[in-house]
Amino acid sequence: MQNQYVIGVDYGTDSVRALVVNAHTGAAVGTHVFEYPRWKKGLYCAPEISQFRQHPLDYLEGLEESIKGALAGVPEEVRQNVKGISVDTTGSTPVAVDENGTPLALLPEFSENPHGMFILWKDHTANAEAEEINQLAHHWDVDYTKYVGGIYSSEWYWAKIMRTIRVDSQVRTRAFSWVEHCDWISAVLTGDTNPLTLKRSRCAAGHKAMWNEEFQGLPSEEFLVELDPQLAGLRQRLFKDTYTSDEAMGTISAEWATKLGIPADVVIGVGAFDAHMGAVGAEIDPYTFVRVMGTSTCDMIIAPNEEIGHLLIRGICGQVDGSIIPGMLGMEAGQSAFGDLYAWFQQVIVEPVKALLGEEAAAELRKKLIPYLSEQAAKLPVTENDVVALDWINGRRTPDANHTLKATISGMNLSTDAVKIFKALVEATAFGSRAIVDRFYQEGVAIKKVIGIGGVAKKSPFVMQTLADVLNMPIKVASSDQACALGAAMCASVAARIHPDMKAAQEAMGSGFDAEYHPNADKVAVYQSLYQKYQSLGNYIEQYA
Ligand SMILES: Nc1ncnc2c1ncn2[C@@H]1O[C@H](COP(=O)(O)OP(=O)(O)O)[C@@H](O)[C@H]1O
Ligand SMILES: O=C(CO)[C@@H](O)[C@@H](O)COP(=O)(O)O
Repeated sequence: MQNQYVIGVDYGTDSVRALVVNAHTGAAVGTHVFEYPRWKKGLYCAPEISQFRQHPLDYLEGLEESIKGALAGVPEEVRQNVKGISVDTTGSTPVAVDENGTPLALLPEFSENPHGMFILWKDHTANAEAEEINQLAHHWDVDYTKYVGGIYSSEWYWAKIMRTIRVDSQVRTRAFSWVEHCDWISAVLTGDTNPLTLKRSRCAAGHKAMWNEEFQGLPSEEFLVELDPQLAGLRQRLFKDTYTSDEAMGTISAEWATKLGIPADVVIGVGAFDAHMGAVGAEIDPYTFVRVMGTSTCDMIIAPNEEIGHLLIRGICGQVDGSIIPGMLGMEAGQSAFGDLYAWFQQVIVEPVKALLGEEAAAELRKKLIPYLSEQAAKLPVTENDVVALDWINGRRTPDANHTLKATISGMNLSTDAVKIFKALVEATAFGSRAIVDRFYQEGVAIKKVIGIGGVAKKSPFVMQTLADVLNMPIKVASSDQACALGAAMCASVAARIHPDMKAAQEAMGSGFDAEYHPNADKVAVYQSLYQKYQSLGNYIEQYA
């Protein structure tokens, strides 16, 4: 049987892509990307208060268009042999739903209300609520933050729920339950979005909702009511069990099978976060550090439970049994802004050009600017007196989440130009990465290999070389342009029982690596000294912020 196909659907921050893959060879036979139209217009967002919302219609239109587009050019034989679909999404990206599991923004009365929409991972409006969760958890009988690095983040589920029900009484009254994007969209494909029965992702629940077997599920009702009395009763309308992404959520609904033109028995896998399925796609194995490098970074490691499970790793985004590969401890860390820091600097330069010279000139500049700055920055020597910056333009995700922190650029004089600033920003993102690697080492998790995937890993040799120099470690880049979607396809192949487990799927479908960056011995020592400056600057800013 060499003619079975699976589809991986990967919802990123700006767009969703679908990838049709031969489940036996990993060969991609069709792909299509769909950009979220409402998001692209900036609707429902308020960056000045860190509010980032996405309308469920962007996701539904994206589901149909991306899969249809990916299947558009494939032979009928492929279409008829699609066996499974799995979906990954960003997260924590939850939404308030009614009794049927319908996001409130799909009901007429909430259609323009950002609080009835998905609250995107990078929305930091719930900083105060995250702090309240931390304060209470650290003084409760059981510290519910212990498996999420000891610090709850405003990027996560409970903080977002608390904030929303506080600021919007209509949403609070109408919200029956709350569902993560990866759970909802997978359930949509099965035609059954009942929030009481849909299979919730272990990955989302464990890393972002403080779910753990030790707690018999989510934090207790008493804890939640103490946090906010308005949370009373919600726990029992959420979930107790969670599922790993090798399992099936169900079978495709007749409506979606017809809409997509695929068989009625296609298996829909349990969903998970993009980075986690990306790590599967990048052929993660124990103690390999897989970095999904795009707008943000998500850093993934797996290790046998019996070797690492007894540790409580401080300051990361959690350690969850089976969140990446079933049976292994999955660990997550990351940076809230990586490519987004470069995108910010690009915007600083392009905006006045747009205002003065018009959109055409701005578009041309936007296309050329980062590649130009990278090319020029790569030619600069690295010295101990270089400009040093902090990468916290969107707060700090890890180590030790703190989304109130801000970025800084230091050490400029009249000779400092755009190229030197850009170099410092790239180095800042690499230093932020180094802080994460150091933390894993300090906490007893040794990293044996580094693999990069995602847009920046594929597009920027300059960033990757700088990272190798700063980490003083070689870094391989996965060949697939779509490692997250490929990982989702691998998960679909296991959920559809084509492969017995993730390892077998990785072996059959993995696409290998196409680049490797080795540290430049002459830069490693200077970077060590600049990294110390980065740390001192960070300590200073953190103290006086
Ligand atoms: N040539 C480049 N060098 C460095 N960064 C780049 C380059 N081109 C794009 N980027 C960055 O890549 C990021 C987007 O990454 P990508 O993986 O495509 O998206 P996402 O994170 O939404 O999945 C943006 O933040 C952008 O600044
Ligand atoms: O935080 C997570 C996963 O835990 C990601 O979904 C989030 O960083 C989004 O990443 P992308 O922007 O899609 O690269």
